[in-house]
Amino acid sequence: MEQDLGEIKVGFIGAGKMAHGIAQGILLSGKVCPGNVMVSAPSLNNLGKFKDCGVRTTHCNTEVVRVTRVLFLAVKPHIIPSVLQEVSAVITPQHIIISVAAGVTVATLERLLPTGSMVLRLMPNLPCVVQEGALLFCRGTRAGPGEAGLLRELLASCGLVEEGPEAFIDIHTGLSGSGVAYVYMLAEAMAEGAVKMGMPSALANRIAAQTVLGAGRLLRDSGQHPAQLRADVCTPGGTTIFGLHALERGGLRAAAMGAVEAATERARELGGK
Ligand SMILES: NC(=O)C1=CN([C@@H]2O[C@H](COP(=O)(O)OP(=O)(O)OC[C@H]3O[C@@H](n4cnc5c(N)ncnc54)[C@H](O)[C@@H]3O)[C@@H](O)[C@H]2O)C=CC1
Ligand SMILES: O=C(O)[C@@H]1CCC=N1
Repeated sequence: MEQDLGEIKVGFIGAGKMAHGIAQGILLSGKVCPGNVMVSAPSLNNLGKFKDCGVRTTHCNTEVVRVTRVLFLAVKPHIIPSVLQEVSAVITPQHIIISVAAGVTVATLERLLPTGSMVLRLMPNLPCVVQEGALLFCRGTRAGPGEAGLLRELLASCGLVEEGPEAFIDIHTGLSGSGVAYVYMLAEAMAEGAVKMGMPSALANRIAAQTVLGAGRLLRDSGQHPAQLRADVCTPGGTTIFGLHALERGGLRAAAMGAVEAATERARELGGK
């Protein structure tokens, strides 16, 4: 059921790339007005872009906690313990605390927060900023369907939002949180291939970006398996199969599977698992 988010106050501790991506998604939904969002960071460096969209800013983490109810923890994983130590005294049972820190488990968050705190763990990705993120969250022991529903409602304009078991969060980090960067690397390399064949770089990059976008939209919107769509592009004896053969020789599949595995394991390592 849709909730009225009109007056809900949303806070971010940490004003970096991911806080900005999620805040943009939330603001673009139009359900929360910029004046009801507050962001904290120790320096002015990252706060300007929030000020530009009318969001309130501060250097004081406890101020964010005091004036907001939904609180995103958007600092690097190793900063989480010191931030939680700093703000714990002003956390109340009414706060809904959402960590986006890679690897940091619900158990760790609940151990560092006052007993009874409502916690959710979210793994977003950067395309939230253009409302095309892929987000997976899980609930902590005190967060119920109401909190999950509120989070879904808040993030509705960030992209695909799924709930799953905590065991999937690190895997999602390897697949999608980090996966965005693998796609950029592929796009970059494809454009470089085109430059090698004589196309100007700017044109090659524009076409590579549109190719990734088009392929992604078709994959998502058709609901077809990627292998089927790949087969649809291949003319027997045509160009694509020659290109695919070159990718197979380069070990693209093994490299991509290995990338998801390595990043997942790194997330587990960050969480001390
Ligand atoms: N960048 C990405 O694509 C993704 C990042 N994440 C997670 O999001 C979190 C933030 O990552 P980014 O936004 O990339 O990092 P970032 O480096 O862009 O931002 C971190 C922010 O935290 C602030 N900060 C540092 N110490 C602080 C303190 N003591 N109190 C308050 N703020 C403090 C910094 O000034 C900065 O604004 C990380 O835990 C990361 O694992 C999750 C998914 C994707
Ligand atoms: O590289 C990282 O650790 C973060 C988490 C997922 C994407 N960026």
